[in-house]
Amino acid sequence: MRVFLDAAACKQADEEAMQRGIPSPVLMERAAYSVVEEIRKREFDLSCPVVLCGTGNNGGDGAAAARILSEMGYRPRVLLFGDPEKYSDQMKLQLHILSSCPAEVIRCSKEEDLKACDSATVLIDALFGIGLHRDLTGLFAEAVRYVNHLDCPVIAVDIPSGVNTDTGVVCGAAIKASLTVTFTCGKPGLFLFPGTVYAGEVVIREIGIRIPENLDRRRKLYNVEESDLCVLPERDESGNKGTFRKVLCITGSPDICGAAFLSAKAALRTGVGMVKIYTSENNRIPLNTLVPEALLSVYSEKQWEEDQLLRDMDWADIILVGCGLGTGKTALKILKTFLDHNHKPAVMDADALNLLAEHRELMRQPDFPCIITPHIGELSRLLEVSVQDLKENLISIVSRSADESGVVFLAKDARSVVAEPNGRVYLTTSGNSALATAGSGDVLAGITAGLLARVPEHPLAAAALSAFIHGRCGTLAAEDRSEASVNAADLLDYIQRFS
Ligand SMILES: NC(=O)C1=CN([C@@H]2O[C@H](COP(=O)(O)OP(=O)(O)OC[C@H]3O[C@@H](n4cnc5c(N)ncnc54)[C@H](O)[C@@H]3O)[C@@H](O)[C@H]2O)[C@@H](O)CC1
Ligand SMILES: Nc1ncnc2c1ncn2[C@@H]1O[C@H](COP(=O)(O)OP(=O)(O)O)[C@@H](O)[C@H]1O
Ligand SMILES: [K+]
Repeated sequence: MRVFLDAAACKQADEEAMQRGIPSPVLMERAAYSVVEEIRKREFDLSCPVVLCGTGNNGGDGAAAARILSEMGYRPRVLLFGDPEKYSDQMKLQLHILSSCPAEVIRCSKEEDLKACDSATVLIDALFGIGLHRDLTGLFAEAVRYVNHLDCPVIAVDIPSGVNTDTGVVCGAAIKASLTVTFTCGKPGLFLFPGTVYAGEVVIREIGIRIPENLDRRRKLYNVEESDLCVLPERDESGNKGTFRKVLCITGSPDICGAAFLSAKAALRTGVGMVKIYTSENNRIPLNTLVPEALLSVYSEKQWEEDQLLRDMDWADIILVGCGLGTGKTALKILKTFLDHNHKPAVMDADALNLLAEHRELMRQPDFPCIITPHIGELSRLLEVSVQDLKENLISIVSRSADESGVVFLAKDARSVVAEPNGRVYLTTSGNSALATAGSGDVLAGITAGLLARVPEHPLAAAALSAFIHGRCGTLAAEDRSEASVNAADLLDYIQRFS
């Protein structure tokens, strides 16, 4: 499991390292050295390295990197930005040391000075790091735009200047780096869109700073790696289909069949022993053909009976509700019955969430372990928060909503966020645009239900691992086809790699 820290947590980690007795210049030396090492590893043309330095400690890292380069025999050019009165103590110290080295130092105060970048063969961006706290304006913004038009590798120190460390939002303008060398651990802004596009390749370098133990839990994000799948219990060799649990999929509607197919098949591929699909009678024939492994329980719109659904719910160990359910009268009756009577671990997706958003009187803290899997549009309706607000503040909004609602959120986007009430928050970085295709969310819902069947007492693990697996399926499918041509049903063939 990797962890990402937000800006406040990084600051806390830096301070704790200094309290442990590692002086700031030592940390800075290691940071700067690791940047130079990563640059040299890639064999960039170092005949004219240009370093852009801001006023804070990120600028200090840049100045130290320039000094290390000059000690190695290169001839760096250092461009200083901002008011010298505002230099941090470490920046002042680094500039003082640099003054005795053969490096060209230019103070930039006007647009014309930016021409000094023209001959750069490599550019090091040390304008702002995690201390950025407002939009870039004036010469800073000009410099960023200028640099983004140059044709040389750009290496960002810690984070591309202008990218918000916590949200990935571009603050006015941001450096487009080919490589970001970041310290201690990843920062959410390096992986969230659009920041991730500006960061290029991200390399995390250890510089002697530890991750604090007593961090506010919202400041630390977890990131699933393949090795984390080991938390799933081994399959019992002597088990029968009952051992591997029964999932009831309350999915599909008179007009929608595919969502019921995709989610049921995904649950089966994830290792569920038995799947029953509760759906409209219109879907009987196609589902019998598409998923012959699944049991079917069909209802008629005209003569809907609550008892049948209650019996099916009683049969199940885990319930998935919502994929293609529709939002009509029967769907509403079905959802009400589910909410009034369910005590089993459950996954609520798509139309179950759309119905909840329309009928807010149904919203209450569930008394069963519950995962909800909204995409940004569904989340916007559910929380009554604008899509833009969600895009820019997904982590904080989702973790707060999980606390307030008592359910595990799997908020789906190009980067998905998983949060449990008063607990951990995960940021998913697996996956690609191959997943941006109709029905892909139904596959995810089926995987989530399938994993919940394996760890019913750990809905957070089921949600975080399913987002990871779904993302990996997207990546693997795109390798065999292309990101553009992957269809949701193709994803089903890759689940087996993780089951
Ligand atoms: N011991 C430490 O503290 C370490 C710090 N390190 C480096 O230090 C960085 C953090 O340093 P700082 O906290 O000094 O922060 P930064 O260097 O990121 O920037 C802070 C400075 O920029 C100004 N500023 C912020 N936004 C601005 C804007 N939009 N326009 C103009 N000025 C703006 C602030 O007023 C402040 O002077 C890290 O990202 C990392 O690169 C590393 O050397 C590792 C060790
Ligand atoms: N660009 C992307 N990169 C990575 N994952 C993506 C991207 N676009 C969509 N996804 C993922 O694909 C899934 C789409 O789900 P959803 O919108 O519910 O689809 P549908 O409703 O059509 O089934 C989500 O899990 C989402 O995180
Ligand atoms: K930077």
